Amino acid sequence: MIEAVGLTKRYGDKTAVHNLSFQVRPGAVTGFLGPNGSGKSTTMRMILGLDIPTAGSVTIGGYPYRKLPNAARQVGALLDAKAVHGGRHARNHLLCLAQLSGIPARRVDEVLGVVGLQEVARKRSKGFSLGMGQRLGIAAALLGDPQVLLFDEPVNGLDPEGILWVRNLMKALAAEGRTVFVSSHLMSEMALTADHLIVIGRGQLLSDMSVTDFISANSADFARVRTPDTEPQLREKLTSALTEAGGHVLPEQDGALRVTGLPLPRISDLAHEADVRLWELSPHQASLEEAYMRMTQGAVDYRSTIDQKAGLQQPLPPGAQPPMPVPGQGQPGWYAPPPPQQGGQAFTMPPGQQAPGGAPAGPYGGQGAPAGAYGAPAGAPNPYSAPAAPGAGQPNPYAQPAPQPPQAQPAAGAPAQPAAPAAEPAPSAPVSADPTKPEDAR
Ligand SMILES: Nc1ncnc2c1ncn2[C@@H]1O[C@H](COP(=O)(O)OP(=O)(O)OP(=O)(O)O)[C@@H](O)[C@H]1O
Repeated sequence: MIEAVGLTKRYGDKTAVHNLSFQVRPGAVTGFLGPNGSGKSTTMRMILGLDIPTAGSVTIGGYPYRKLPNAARQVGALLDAKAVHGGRHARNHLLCLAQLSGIPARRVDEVLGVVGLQEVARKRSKGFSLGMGQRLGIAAALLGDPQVLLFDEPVNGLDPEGILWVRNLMKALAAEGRTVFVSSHLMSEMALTADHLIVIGRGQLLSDMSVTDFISANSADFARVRTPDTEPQLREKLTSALTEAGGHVLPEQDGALRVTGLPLPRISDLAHEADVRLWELSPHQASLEEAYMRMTQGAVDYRSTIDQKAGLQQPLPPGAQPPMPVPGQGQPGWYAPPPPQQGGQAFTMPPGQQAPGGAPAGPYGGQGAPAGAYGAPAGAPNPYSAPAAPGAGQPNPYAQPAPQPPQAQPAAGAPAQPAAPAAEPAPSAPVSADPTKPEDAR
């Protein structure tokens, strides 16, 4: 178990981590989330004894990392996949690490198999792609067969099959009773991988709870109601009836209605009383991404000027910081995520109820893992080719072609699209302007 108590780190007058207390328990994947610059990497570095806390402490199995006997056998970490000697062969890189910790050479070949790099084991890592580098970093983390694993954005740069492989690997490691602490900015991935979440903002703890509780606490459940597309007057009639009954009704982009404040049976009764036929009446919970956005929107330090221009961020006086978010409450005056897009969230599998093919295929969930410490069957040919989860990307069976408005209107609060040019650009104009650059720099 990892335990932080009052963990604080200051760099000069910058407080990167402030009074952080949490536990990361074995047997589960714990996601570590927070906006850019919120202190995730700093926290991980302190856990690994690479940074000294200004105040507080963090221990692994009761010991500070630097006092752990044979730490490399107990803790494995991927912090920065690029932190390798690029001139060394992948295998030699791992061999050096193994020798430093008294790990036998055969273990190097085992982990190369686990991460699917056998074919390039004797290639210099400076020629590796981002994803191959991540795999090498994961191999290094697994080398000591540790009980505690930390991964800082492990899926960064991986292709979809690699992402699925990492997901299954994390779950399998946790299922073996290990402590798995993983940071990521990919919410959809975290929703599928993590059991528990620790969320920080500006170095402070915002939330420490299960994924399910986090979504419930930070988003309102809602009902999706759909009337026949061919009779828009029914939609208006139902909207009035639901609003009069105290419901809050928001249009979704596909023509459905998002209703909060009324239970499903009441919505059904009201529709019946108003003589409105329904094509859909379904209960929904917001996605992890929506819940995360809602929770952290006030703790985001780096925002696009495009967001400001689009009115997604309330202007603050110069130098003022937005208030820290309060768990479970919105941030008045701040951008709230729009309703899900058509087919977007309606069929997201809740965490822990993944489609059968998405479940770990075995120890580490990857194919091609050698028999050995993990008892995995040897020899499947291509470890990159983890099977895709059936059901992933399944179309919404209720989705009807949405009626096309004459001019597409952005959803309330949604980022405004750049206006289409009124005329063909002049031949000398750049073909595509970079919207991330100030206009005078394009
Ligand atoms: N060595 C350092 N010296 C000075 N400031 C630092 C140092 N390391 C981190 N910081 C600052 O501490 C804050 C937290 O940084 P950190 O890298 O931990 O955030 P993060 O949550 O990992 O961000 P990201 O999601 O972008 O990786 C940032 O403001 C960063 O600039």
